[in-house]
Amino acid sequence: MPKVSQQVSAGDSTTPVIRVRGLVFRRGRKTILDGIDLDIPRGRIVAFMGPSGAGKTTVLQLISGQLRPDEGWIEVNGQRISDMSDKELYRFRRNIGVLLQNGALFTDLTVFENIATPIREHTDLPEALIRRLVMIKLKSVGLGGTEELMPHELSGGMARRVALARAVVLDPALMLYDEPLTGLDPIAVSQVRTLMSETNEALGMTSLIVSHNINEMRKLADYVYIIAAKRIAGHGSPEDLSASNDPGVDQFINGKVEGPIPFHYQGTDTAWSLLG
Ligand SMILES: Nc1ncnc2c1ncn2[C@@H]1O[C@H](COP(=O)(O)OP(=O)(O)OP(=O)(O)O)[C@@H](O)[C@H]1O
Repeated sequence: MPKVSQQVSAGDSTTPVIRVRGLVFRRGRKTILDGIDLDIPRGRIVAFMGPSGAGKTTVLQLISGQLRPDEGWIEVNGQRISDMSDKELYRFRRNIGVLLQNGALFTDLTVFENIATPIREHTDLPEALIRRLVMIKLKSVGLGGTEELMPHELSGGMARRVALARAVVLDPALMLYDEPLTGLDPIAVSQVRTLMSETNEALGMTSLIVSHNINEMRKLADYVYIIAAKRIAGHGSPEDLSASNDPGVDQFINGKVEGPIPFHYQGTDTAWSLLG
């Protein structure tokens, strides 16, 4: 595997909050991930990039315990999530915030009720406290005063910010984003990206982001893993990856059609051998 930087390895400075070793995941007879190792230190913003269908979302689903590995193991905060019972997993997931591409707000609930839903689901807090928590989070995403609006009354960028407030309302230790900037206009992209960064810092979270947006990840991510052909094709800081001579990394970072990373997923094995 071409490791791009020895200097800013995601495992250097602190004990990793997420450790993954030898992760293999199959769907039926198709191998989706074939030997993934990760070390992600607490507090970082780490992006997973790579071609469509390469398995980026699958990695997030495995780390959050929605899927179970066929081989290898995953540790989050020293806990082996691959060995947890369903009950333990449910408790574990309370500490994970998730923001998906479409934000997926409940269309028949107000902004307030959308953000309050995870609190009601996971706690027995009194109504007055729920109200306070929701208003604090709504304000933190710059949308104080919108609590009685319905989702259809929000712009795309506002809806994404409400979804972010909902995702972090229980102060998760780990935040997972799947294409959080897709479909937004440039101003909303910038607002949501800034909020993601500020929230990570303010709540002391670790954030994992699946994204195709290389320019935004250069601004946001501390570290990038490129997943291609079922494995990690390269990793490093955005700067190191941009300067890399590795053909697979160069192809992806600079959006070249020709190169060792296959355009068609099915051709992966041959292409991977070219990546070394
Ligand atoms: N529920 C599912 N059932 C069967 N196959 C699936 C399912 N979800 C994903 N896959 C397959 O697993 C592989 C990896 O999918 P995944 O969504 O992780 O890729 P990705 O890198 O996130 O892609 P994209 O960038 O297009 O979102 C793909 O070949 C996909 O077709």
